[in-house]
Amino acid sequence: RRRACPLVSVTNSLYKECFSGQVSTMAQSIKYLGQEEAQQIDEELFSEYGFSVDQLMELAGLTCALSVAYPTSSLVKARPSLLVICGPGNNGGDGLVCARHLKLFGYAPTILYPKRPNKLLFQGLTTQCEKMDIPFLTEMPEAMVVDEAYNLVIDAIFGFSFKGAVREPFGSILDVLKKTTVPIVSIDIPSGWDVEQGSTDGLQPDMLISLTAPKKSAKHFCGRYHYLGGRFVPPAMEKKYQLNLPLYPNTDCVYQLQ
Ligand SMILES: NC(=O)C1=CN([C@@H]2O[C@H](COP(=O)(O)OP(=O)(O)OC[C@H]3O[C@@H](n4cnc5c(N)ncnc54)[C@H](O)[C@@H]3O)[C@@H](O)[C@H]2O)[C@@H](O)CC1
Ligand SMILES: [K+]
Repeated sequence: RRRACPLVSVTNSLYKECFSGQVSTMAQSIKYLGQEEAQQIDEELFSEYGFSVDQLMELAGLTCALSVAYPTSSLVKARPSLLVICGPGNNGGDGLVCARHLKLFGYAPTILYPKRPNKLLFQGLTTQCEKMDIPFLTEMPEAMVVDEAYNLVIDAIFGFSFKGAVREPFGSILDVLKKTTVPIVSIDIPSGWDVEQGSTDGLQPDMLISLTAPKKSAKHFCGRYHYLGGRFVPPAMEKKYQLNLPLYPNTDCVYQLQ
């Protein structure tokens, strides 16, 4: 049985106390995006609104780090070790940014990044992590080793562009993850899940961090913590797509949906 995420207990209860009414009313009206709509919004943010990929990736990755970064004293292992697994697209880029911020927050992330795109953006993000002395694994450890070595795993393998049967090496990596018992934190979508339909035999993360707006598959998420991040959506875009995003408290960049 998967253990509960050890990082979030303190802040979670605070959030619940402060915003419980707001969460339940706002959460009902939030739009859950289909795959095409998520990709369309993504494209429009770049083409019409003038954002760059690295800009939004930085904000997305920071959101993810904020979602998991709670007092290190609540970690179950003495060393605040985390395993961040990065995939070949922008979801993987979010993972690299997240790892860098977590290191700055005092955690000890290790990265597995088996398929690296030949693009300056990802090479830069990789260099930044290397220069911060974040170790990179050369292969996926066995499930037992993961459980022994890390407090939790951050799943930044696939996001909203995932389609079809999982190709290697990610099939084997996901098979190992299904056998681990440490909590899994999934960025945007639990990897391997159909973006709209979810999955009955896939990963069961303890925490899901939806970026911009939840995707349809998030309705099937049954872990304990669901956060919304990516507080960068211009109001005109929110209106056009009728996203009905909740009001983030004050200057917070993370909103707890569940
Ligand atoms: N608009 C937004 O909301 C933002 C999205 N960002 C992130 O970008 C993600 C989407 O990024 P991308 O469009 O690059 O796509 P993904 O990161 O979801 O994945 C695309 C990559 O996965 C591979 N792939 C797809 N299906 C596969 C399969 N069955 N087996 C093996 N490999 C497969 C593709 O070849 C491609 O290399 C989002 O989920 C989010 O994490 C953020 O970086 C920035 C802001
Ligand atoms: K993911």
